[in-house]
Amino acid sequence: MDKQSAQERAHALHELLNTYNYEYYILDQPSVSDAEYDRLIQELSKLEEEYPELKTPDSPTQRVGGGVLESFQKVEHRTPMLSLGNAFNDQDLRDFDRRVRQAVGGDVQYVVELKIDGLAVSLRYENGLFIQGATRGDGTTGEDITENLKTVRSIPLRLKTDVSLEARGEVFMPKASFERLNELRLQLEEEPFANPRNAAAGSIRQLDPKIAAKRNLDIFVYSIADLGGTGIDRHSEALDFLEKEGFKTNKERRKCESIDEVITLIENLQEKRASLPYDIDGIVIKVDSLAQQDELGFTAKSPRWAVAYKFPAEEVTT
Ligand SMILES: NC(=O)c1cnc(N)c2cc(Br)sc12
Repeated sequence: MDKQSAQERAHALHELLNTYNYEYYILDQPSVSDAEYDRLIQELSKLEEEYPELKTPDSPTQRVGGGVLESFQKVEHRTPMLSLGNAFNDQDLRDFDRRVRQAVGGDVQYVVELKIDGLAVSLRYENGLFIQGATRGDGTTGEDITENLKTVRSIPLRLKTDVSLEARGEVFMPKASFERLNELRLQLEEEPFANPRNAAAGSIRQLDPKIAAKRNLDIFVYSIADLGGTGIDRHSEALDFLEKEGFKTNKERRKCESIDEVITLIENLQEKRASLPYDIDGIVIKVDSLAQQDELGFTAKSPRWAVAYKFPAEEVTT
């Protein structure tokens, strides 16, 4: 095949493979078999062997790329990755709501989301290309785990448009993957992980991306670190924007017109908890209006415009 045809075919394969990856890992609605996907990956790999300039960073063949690292580089977060204040009961939620309404002096809408029990990461994209991912660390300084995050199939290597942004999300290990991993570890007489969160943390901080790639990690993206210039003025719009750009967001999100609606919704979500294919440790409630979020601002370590309702610790049956 001549170079021009190879470039055209490689471009077509990028598009096809990215679409199939999106359908499988983000929509959970694959349109081709694994065998067909693998055949196309092999075809692209052969083209990249023949014409190395075709092996671009966002090529689907580059998900499990890097060698074994000695250690992780430090990354300074441009916007601090904060933690959330906690609420443990309805009264705490009503106190939160009263403080919010006193500060903004008007109607407040909330967005209610599941609090995923994984580990928080930041994902930086330049002109649509995934260029760096990092752990939360202490909120100001995290660790560069880009190579490991590239192995998470639900993290797009290229967005739908050439936008530059920093997204935040929670990497997690689905319950079924956690059970399978621990069965394997027991067979190999290795220490099993205590829970999916520890398994995800231990997997995403592997120095060898080939090990991380086998751990079937997943992600829900839930915010954009800096919304400047996007024209977005509500958190709910930011989530829709992230979804349109190709990120995996959690569909169990609802807008509520009052704290009473929030409390009712939390009761319903708590009943769903056991049937979810991933662990959650609470519910996140955020003021939807970004203008009101700006009015409310932050305490030393948490936003005043959000709270995490924590589920009571589950009784461990001994
Ligand atoms: N949807 C969300 O905002 C969300 C979900 N799950 C989490 N573990 C966290 C943590 C922070 Br901080 S926000 C958030």
